[in-house]
Amino acid sequence: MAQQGSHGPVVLGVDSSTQSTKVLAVDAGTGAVLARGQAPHTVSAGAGRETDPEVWWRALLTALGQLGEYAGLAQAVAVGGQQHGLVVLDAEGAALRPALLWNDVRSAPQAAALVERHGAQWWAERFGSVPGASFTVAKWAWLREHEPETAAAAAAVRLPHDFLTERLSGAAVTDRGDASGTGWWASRTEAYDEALLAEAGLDPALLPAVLGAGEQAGTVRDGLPLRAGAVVGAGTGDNAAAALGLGLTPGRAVLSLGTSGTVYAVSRRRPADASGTVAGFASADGGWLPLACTLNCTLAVDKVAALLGRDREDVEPGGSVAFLPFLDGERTPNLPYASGLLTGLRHDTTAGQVLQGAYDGAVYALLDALDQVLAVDADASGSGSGSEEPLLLIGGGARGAAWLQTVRRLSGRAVQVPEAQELVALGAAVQAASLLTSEDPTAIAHRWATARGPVHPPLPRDEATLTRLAAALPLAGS
Ligand SMILES: Nc1ncnc2c1ncn2[C@@H]1O[C@H](COP(=O)(O)OP(=O)(O)O)[C@@H](O)[C@H]1O
Ligand SMILES: O=C(CO)[C@@H](O)[C@H](O)COP(=O)(O)O
Repeated sequence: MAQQGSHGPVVLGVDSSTQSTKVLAVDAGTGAVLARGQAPHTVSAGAGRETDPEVWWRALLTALGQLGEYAGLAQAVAVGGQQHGLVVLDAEGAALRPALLWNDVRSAPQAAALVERHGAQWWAERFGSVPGASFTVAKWAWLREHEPETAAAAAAVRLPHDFLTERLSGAAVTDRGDASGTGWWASRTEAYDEALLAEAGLDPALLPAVLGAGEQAGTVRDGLPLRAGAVVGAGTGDNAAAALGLGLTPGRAVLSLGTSGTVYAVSRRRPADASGTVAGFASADGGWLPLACTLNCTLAVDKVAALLGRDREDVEPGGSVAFLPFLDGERTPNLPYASGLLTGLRHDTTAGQVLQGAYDGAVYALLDALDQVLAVDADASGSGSGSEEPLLLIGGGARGAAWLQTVRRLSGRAVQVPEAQELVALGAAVQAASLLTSEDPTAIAHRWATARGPVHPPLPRDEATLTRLAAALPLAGS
């Protein structure tokens, strides 16, 4: 719905994440959001997590349809999308099967085999990350093993955001940010690793070209509800897009609460964590994005609230439970076969305390990884880890009081909640604006004041809860 007139050129930012597509029409001069659209996705339940890429495309068209005149006015557009995943297409660009998503843990055995073959250190030094079940390389191995006919028929292999960028522009391209989540783009050389691809049985000709920061994918093709010829950016992964949208600088960490929980910062130094906790992604502005990700965040807590018959804000303090809500298996820590674990129940435990326990367990591993994420750049600069900077809290969960209080209580840090709600879409809009004006994306984000929002002061860290969770963790994978 349109909100006000524009003063600068209009740009569009798209966030095609796990649960929905969101689109913002933004005034490139001021950063004012002129209109927004949103349409839901469907994700399969049961053993795997899949979405038909046509669902993303239809959701994008629906969301664009909600922008009124701004869809046709926009001079540039870029797409931020859920990371990893595997999209296999035929020669006409139609999906051969539903996309395998980042939170589908069926590819855990293939990931383990890849790590076993080369060793975690080899992966970290060469690719910046030790691949888990989320990484595209593991999903491709799963597909070859379980559906060899589909793998053999693939004429193109894409990531979710590439699929949409190609539908908009006709260009078979990706960007280094999202490419770094495949497991076949070597962060050491900033190129596809031909030897690894040969080993994986994947023809490099099936992959999109990797664009550098500031490169344009192409222009909007004819026949879409957008201005034909408008600039299309390279796009990027959703976390890299949010970093761009916040104008993130080293030493500042972000905690994102969505389907996934993520904690990340930008770094001038290339990450290479052989423990596998920190993924060594590339950022969308030419730097790096050390990041830790969990599979169980807002959806897991909402599920627990539903099971308890409580509103998601109906939490109560106290009690003695430790709850690890690993309903989908878990990625951080790497326990793909785990399920939820609840310990410490007593006669006087209340439902509100159990729900609070689910929040605590969902945030625990992310906060545990925070120092490791910040240390990547601190090592490079020789400066401190930036722990004095308030933690930026974003994603759908950042709108919830219980999430905010949980993060404050378990981190012991000041927490800033940006007023802007759609940082991924805003980041994509920043990329689009930067292509139009040739201005540095960080400068645009700072001019738009995207991180502006209240800073909540630190609370004393709840060490008792952290200790209970640490004690419960070894039981979760057994
Ligand atoms: N007001 C709110 N309070 C707490 N949580 C919320 C609120 N609004 C939305 N959410 C949570 O946000 C989640 C969606 O977040 P989002 O970042 O859009 O997800 P994704 O990017 O993975 O699609 C939902 O699962 C829901 O639990
Ligand atoms: O896999 C990762 C990060 O490595 C996830 O963060 C996905 O990118 C999905 O993001 P959301 O849909 O939860 O925003």
